[in-house]
Amino acid sequence: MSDLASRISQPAPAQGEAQQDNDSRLQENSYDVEVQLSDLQQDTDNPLGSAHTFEELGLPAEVLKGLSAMRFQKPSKVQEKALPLMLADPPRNMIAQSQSGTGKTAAFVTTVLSRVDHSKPTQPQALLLAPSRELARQIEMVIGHIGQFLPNLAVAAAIPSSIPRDGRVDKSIVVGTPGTVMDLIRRRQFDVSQLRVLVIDEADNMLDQQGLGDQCTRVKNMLPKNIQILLFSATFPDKVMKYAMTFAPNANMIKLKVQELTVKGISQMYMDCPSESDKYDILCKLYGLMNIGSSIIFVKTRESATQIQQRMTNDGHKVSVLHGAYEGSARDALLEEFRTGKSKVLITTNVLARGIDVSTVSMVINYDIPMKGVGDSMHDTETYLHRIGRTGRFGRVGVSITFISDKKSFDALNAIAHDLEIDLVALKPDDWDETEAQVQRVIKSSRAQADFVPSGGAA
Ligand SMILES: Nc1ncnc2c1ncn2[C@@H]1O[C@H](COP(=O)(O)OP(=O)(O)OP(=O)(O)O)[C@@H](O)[C@H]1O
Repeated sequence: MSDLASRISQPAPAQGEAQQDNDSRLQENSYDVEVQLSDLQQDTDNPLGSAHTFEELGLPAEVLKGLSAMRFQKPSKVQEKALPLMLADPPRNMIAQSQSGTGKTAAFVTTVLSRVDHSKPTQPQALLLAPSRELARQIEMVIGHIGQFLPNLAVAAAIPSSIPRDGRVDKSIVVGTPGTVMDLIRRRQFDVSQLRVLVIDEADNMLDQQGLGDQCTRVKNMLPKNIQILLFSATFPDKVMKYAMTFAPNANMIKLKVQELTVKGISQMYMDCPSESDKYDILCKLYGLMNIGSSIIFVKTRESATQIQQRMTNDGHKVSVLHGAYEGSARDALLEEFRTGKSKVLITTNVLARGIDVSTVSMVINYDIPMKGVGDSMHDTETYLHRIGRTGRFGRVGVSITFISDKKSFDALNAIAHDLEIDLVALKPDDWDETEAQVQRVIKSSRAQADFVPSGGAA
């Protein structure tokens, strides 16, 4: 496994830890530097930084009040760049890429709230699509927060079982998943004739022809032709970007370079497990560290998520599990428990890989490395990036640990590291003291920072 090992060795300092030069890296002691959000936001090269204020962006007074109530002091880079383009008249399409946890949701929610005519609260005017019910619900929540001062704010969720078969979608803003939205339009429960904005979050996933692309295209074909289309994601692989450009013609674009894709605050580590069966024991050993903040463990299948949760519970650990086999309201309740800290360790599948914003998450474990394609033959760099992006939200720091246990998983992680042009830190399963120290060094600095970061938002 020398190739991967050659890309790594020393723990990379996370935001909030002292940046050290090569010589000082040899020193044993490390110390934490408190990095405040306001410092990060002064730096216009940082994804969280900007040269402007929300006031300068010409937003409605009620929306400004909502942003201020959330304690958003300054726009992030994607907000600063995208908002003026999205709010300009005549409306133009937008394709915007920005790292995980950098405020894309607030950017498109602010646009929607500014574009809708709130004197017609029962007439659907904006449609926002997301790949999972959890993400749709979260976006609905963010609309509620930022729009709290709008007198006629009206939002409906169009997710499975939210609208009865004889009911109507009669709210000005609709957030949903593509399958349910398509059914509602077809059954004439949802009048789309006056829609003026379509937002697609996680757009690369939503437009991918192997996945939800077909449904999203069908939905779009049923909407008014002159609708403004806004596509957002942290990742846009070339193939999907080509399709995105035909889906949202003549769009303004904000794109990232490969070197900009990863969030600096996330320390990416990997654990070379002796065998597949050793992964479980190593996971249990990590349990103490998982409880310092909150943690998400990603596995490949629903079945293994449930099995691992049951085994850990039998072994005396408190762990919850959430995946697509659960009924909708149970999923809502499980995620709410995780958001509020009632449960701190959550095992899940890719259903929560994208978009979910829980600021307390300090550790993400890839128990199974993300793969895609027929027979899981290809490494999945995009899903890796979205999964690890559940930590390190808006300037916080966090740790991701990817388990490898055989040649296939080793090769996959190596390919991901090459795609992203990153080095990963090796954790040793046989030197537990060192492993704990390495992880704690980061997580503790994350806790030290937490007081300095506004807690507003969905989490
Ligand atoms: N200008 C701001 N100032 C302070 N906090 C902000 C600002 N904008 C957004 N946030 C907070 O940052 C967190 C991450 O934002 P958000 O969920 O929109 O990220 P994202 O870019 O959509 O991430 P992902 O790619 O994972 O979907 C949220 O908790 C949000 O409330």
